Amino acid sequence: MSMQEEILWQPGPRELTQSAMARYRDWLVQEGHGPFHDYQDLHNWSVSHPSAFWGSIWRYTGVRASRDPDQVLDSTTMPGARWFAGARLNFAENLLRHAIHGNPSEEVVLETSESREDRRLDRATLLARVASLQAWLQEQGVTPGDRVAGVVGNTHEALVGMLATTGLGAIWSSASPDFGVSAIVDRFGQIEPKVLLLTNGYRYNGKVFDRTDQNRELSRQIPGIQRVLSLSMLPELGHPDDSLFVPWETALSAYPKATPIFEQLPADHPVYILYSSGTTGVPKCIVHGAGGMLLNHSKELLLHADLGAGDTFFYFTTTGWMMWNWLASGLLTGARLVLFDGSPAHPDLDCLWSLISRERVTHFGTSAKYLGNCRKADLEPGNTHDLSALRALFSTGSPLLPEDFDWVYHSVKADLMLSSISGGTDICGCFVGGTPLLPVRRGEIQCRMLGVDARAYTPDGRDAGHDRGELVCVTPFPAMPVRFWNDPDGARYRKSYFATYPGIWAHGDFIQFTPHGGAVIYGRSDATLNPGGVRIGTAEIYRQVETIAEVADSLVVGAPHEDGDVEVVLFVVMAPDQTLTPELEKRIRSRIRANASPRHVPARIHAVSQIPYTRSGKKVELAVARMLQGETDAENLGALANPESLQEIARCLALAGQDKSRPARP
Ligand SMILES: CC(=O)CC(=O)O
Repeated sequence: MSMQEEILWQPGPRELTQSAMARYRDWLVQEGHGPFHDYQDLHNWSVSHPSAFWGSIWRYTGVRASRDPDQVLDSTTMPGARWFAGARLNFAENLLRHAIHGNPSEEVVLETSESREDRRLDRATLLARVASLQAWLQEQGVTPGDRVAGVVGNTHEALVGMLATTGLGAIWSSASPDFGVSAIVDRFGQIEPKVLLLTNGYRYNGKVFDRTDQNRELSRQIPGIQRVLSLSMLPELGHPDDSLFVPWETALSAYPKATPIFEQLPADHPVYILYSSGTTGVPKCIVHGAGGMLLNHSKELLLHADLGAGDTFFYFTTTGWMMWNWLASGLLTGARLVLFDGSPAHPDLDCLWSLISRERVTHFGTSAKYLGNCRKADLEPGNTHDLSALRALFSTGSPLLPEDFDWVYHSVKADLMLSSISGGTDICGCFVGGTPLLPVRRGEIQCRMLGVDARAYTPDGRDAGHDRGELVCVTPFPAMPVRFWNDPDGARYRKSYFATYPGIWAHGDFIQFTPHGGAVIYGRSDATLNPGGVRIGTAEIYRQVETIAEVADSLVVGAPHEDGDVEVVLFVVMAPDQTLTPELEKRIRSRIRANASPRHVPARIHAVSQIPYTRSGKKVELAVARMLQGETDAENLGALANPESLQEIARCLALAGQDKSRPARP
């Protein structure tokens, strides 16, 4: 495939001289670094002087700490490099710095939800709610290192929950309420939260979802819970009549005069637990540290996104995606946040653009899939809405198609920094993304992020230069996880990132860096499913399918769909004397939808006589995924115990390709 080069947007004088990144570059020069002729120069300096670079971010962004670090970085060895040793700080205190020191009556959060009327919070109210919740959490015995988990929509309570938790030095973890009981138990069951924040229900796409039965089930199945904080998003559903459940209002109203608490802790003290896709069992629990999140998000949001005081930041995300954590970090910059809880297509696909217009959003983020849907629906938001405040648009989840770059510049706004960004849960941030200092080229991510020494590597560990290769990072940066939960010797951590190339972080994306410093991502390099931008582990689907009596075995892969997204394809081996009937297909789908999530539901289900296995007894997803992409993998074939199974799958896919009656995507 040829590399796209067409320039769609050029930074103007404001971006080149007045953007936060331009001002930071000029400040560095005053500090004696540089000179920097262009972004590439700045990036080269940032990765060849990691201590100087990250130390400069600490100072330039004004990190609040009761004790500064003795050392920025103790070694460049991965894994094991330690950042900001000796520092004492608090994550939430840094996020709330504008609330603490700024105008208390300035609006800081607008929450808009399908389930209830809009809520607006000024800085003083946000701070007061955080303090009240902290007092209640302390009463429940929550102390530094404890976990507080939320199954909540993207409402202000999730934000307050996270800030209160991390302010106390406890660890926050969240999931979206559309996840089924077992998907949540797979995650929170491992981290044993002391307090669980649950919503009693929600409205999505005009429909009511009652969560009260699931909530009782969660409180029974997740070990370690001392209290459930129950959120009445739909008052008519009430709260369970159970002393374990405490209504949100009751908890907060018990402490109207509390003052916020910001425990001073080391920089690598954990603040978040996020979850990997779980291809080889239950999801991995990825632990992120305060200093890493703070410094990296400050760099990404202040400098790369050019977000600041006076701006309004709206990322369309659920609480189960790391982009929620990214959105929350927008507070660091002094920007106002827009929290959206509901369907982006209710009452119609225009609703997010109406919100952007109404709230004068300056920075809007979404998934590539959403932009693609708007293009396919022939929306012209730039003509139908006042988008004059909008300056930046972010896209992630899957690669943004060149046609969608065109659509944004044609149908949204011609003068806009369109940042296609990519990184993920593992770093709760980005390897590659946008910058106000470079042009936007069609189909390309603008740049490697500052301080991130990302390269493409060949399978034998050489730098692939401008060829496609494995996305790697060759020097440490602070957003790498501090550890995995329940991984005392770090074996799972090392296996996840350092097994491919010793001492080098391998991310699992297939990437190409362009000669002018941009990047194109071709998808995951392993078999993880990613429909709708939500990363899904195949094991989550096996767990549902293989407990259905009629199914003997199964294999699931992600297949590229013509719209640039991924669709889930399921192969099943039927139990003796069973056939795959339409009724059974329906049952499989509804089980997956109920117990995992709507995003896990397969678009296609095929019956086959055997599933490919490696000689060591592992299902071979990768070879099938590659086949679906029109590639064959001789190495994998050689490792198969039953290679003939792949031929059967190929025949079955060829037949399915001729069958125009296959069901629509869920
Ligand atoms: C920044 C990202 O990479 C987000 C994602 O796709 O998960």
